[in-house]
Amino acid sequence: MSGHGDPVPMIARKGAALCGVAEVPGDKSISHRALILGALSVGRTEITGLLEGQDVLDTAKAMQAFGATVERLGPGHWIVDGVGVGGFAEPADVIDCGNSGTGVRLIMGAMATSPINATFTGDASLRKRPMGRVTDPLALFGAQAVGREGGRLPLTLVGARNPVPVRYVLPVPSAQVKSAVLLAGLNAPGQTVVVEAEATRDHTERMLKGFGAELSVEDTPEGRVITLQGRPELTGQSVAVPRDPSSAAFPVCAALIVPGSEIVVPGVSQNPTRNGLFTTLVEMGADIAFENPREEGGEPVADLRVRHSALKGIEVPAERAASMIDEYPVLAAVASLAEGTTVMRGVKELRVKESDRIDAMARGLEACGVTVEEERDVLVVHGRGAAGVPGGAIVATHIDHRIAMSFLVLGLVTDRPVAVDDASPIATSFPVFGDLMRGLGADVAEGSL
Ligand SMILES: O=C(O)C1=C[C@@H](OP(=O)(O)O)[C@@H](O)[C@H](O)C1
Ligand SMILES: C=C(OP(=O)(O)O)C(=O)O
Repeated sequence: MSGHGDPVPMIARKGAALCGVAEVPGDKSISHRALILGALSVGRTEITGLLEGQDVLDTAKAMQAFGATVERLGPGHWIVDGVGVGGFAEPADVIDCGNSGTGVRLIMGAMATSPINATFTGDASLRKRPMGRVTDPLALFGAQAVGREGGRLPLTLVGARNPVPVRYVLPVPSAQVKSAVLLAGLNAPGQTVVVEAEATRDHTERMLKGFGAELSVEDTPEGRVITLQGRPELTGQSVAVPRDPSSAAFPVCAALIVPGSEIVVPGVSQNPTRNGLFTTLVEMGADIAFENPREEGGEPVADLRVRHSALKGIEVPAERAASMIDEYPVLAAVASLAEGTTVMRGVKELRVKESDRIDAMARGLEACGVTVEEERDVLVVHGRGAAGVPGGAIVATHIDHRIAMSFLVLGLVTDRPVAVDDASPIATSFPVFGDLMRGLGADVAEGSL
C-alpha cells in the first residue's frame, strides 16, 4: 500500500543573516522527462545532475517496470538503456508514483498508445488528485481508463491497440496534460497536435526535439500550437539537468526576508515558462542581480545574487500564473512580510496540487497572525510590513513539500518560531533543503513548538 512514513515535525526560528552560496539540486520536471524519454529511446541516455528526490526515484523505478534498464552510477549520475518508442513491456505489478503528479501523468501518457495495461497508484495526496484531465485526452487515442470516482487513483489504463493521432486543445493550463498527450502521440501514426492558450513549461517540447522527434511550435491567435510527428526513432542522449528554479525559490525568498542577508544561487533557470516568481519579486522591490547569463543543459540560466530587501505588496497578474505555479506558496509567505497587500489572481490550479495550496497557505498564515482573503481563483495576503509576523504556530502541511518549505522560510523571521507538522514530503523535491538552509546560517531543525 502506497503511503508515506511517520511524520517528521520541523521548526524554524529567527536567527542570523543568511550568507553563502546555495547550490540547489537538479530540476524535477527535467529529471522526470530525462528518465522517461531515455526509456522511450533506442540506445543509452546518460544523465548528470538528476534530482534524487523521491518523486524522480519513483519514476526511475516505473521506467524499469516498463522494461528499460535504469542504473545509478553515482550522485546524480544515471544511465537509461531504452526500449524505443512503442517498446514498453507490460509491468508485472502496480506502478506506485508516490507523491508525484508529474510522474503518474507523464507515464500514463507514455504507455497509453502501447498494447499493454498498467495499474497506477500513489500516496494519500496523489490519490486525491484529478486524473480525468489526462485520461480524457488519452481516450481520444483509444486508451481506456478505469479508476475510482472522479477518475482518481488507483486507476488501470488499457493502452490503445490501434492508436490514432489526436488534436487536443488544453482545457486547463497544464504542462503535465500537454506532456501526457505529446508522449502518447509518439506511438500514434501521423501528427498529434496540442494547442495551449497559455504557455506552460516547455521542457517536453525542448527535450523531445533533443531526442530526435520532429516537433514544431507555432504561436497563433488560438495559442501555442505544438505539432508532433508520430513514430519517430528517439535516440539516447546526454542530458545535463540544470538546477531547479522552483527549489531555488526557497533560499532566494529566505534571503530577501532575513535582515542583513546576501546569498548567491547559481544556475537558476531564466526560461520564461519558469521564471514568473523572479519577475514578481523584482516588482515587489527585491534586490536580485542576474549575473553571468548563459546556457546550461539547454536552458537559459543566470546566477542570482540576492540581498535582504524591503518589499511592497503588488498585484500578480493571472497571465503569469503558469510561469510560477509552484512558487505561489512561498510568495504568499514573503507577501505576509511586505508593506501592503499582494493579490494573486488566476491561481485556481493551486487547489489540485499535492494539497489545496490556497487553503493550506491561508490557514497556515492565519495561524501565524496574518490576514488573508481567498476566492476560488484568488489569494490575497495583507502584508504586515514593519509590524512583522507573530508566528508561534504549528502549521498543517497536508503531505505537501512546498507548504512545508514555505512555512519553514517564514519562521526564519517571525517573532515566535513556526513549526510544520510534517516535513518528510520535502524529500520528494528537495531532499537537501534542511542542510542547504543550515549551510546558509538558517535555524531550521527537526522538532516542534
Ligand atoms: O510538467 C511538469 O513537470 C509540472 C507541471 C506543473 O503541473 P501542472 O501541469 O498540473 O500545472 C507543476 O505544478 C508541476 O510541479 C510540474
Ligand atoms: C505540483 C508539484 O508536483 P507534482 O504535480 O509533480 O506532484 C510540485 O512539485 O509543486
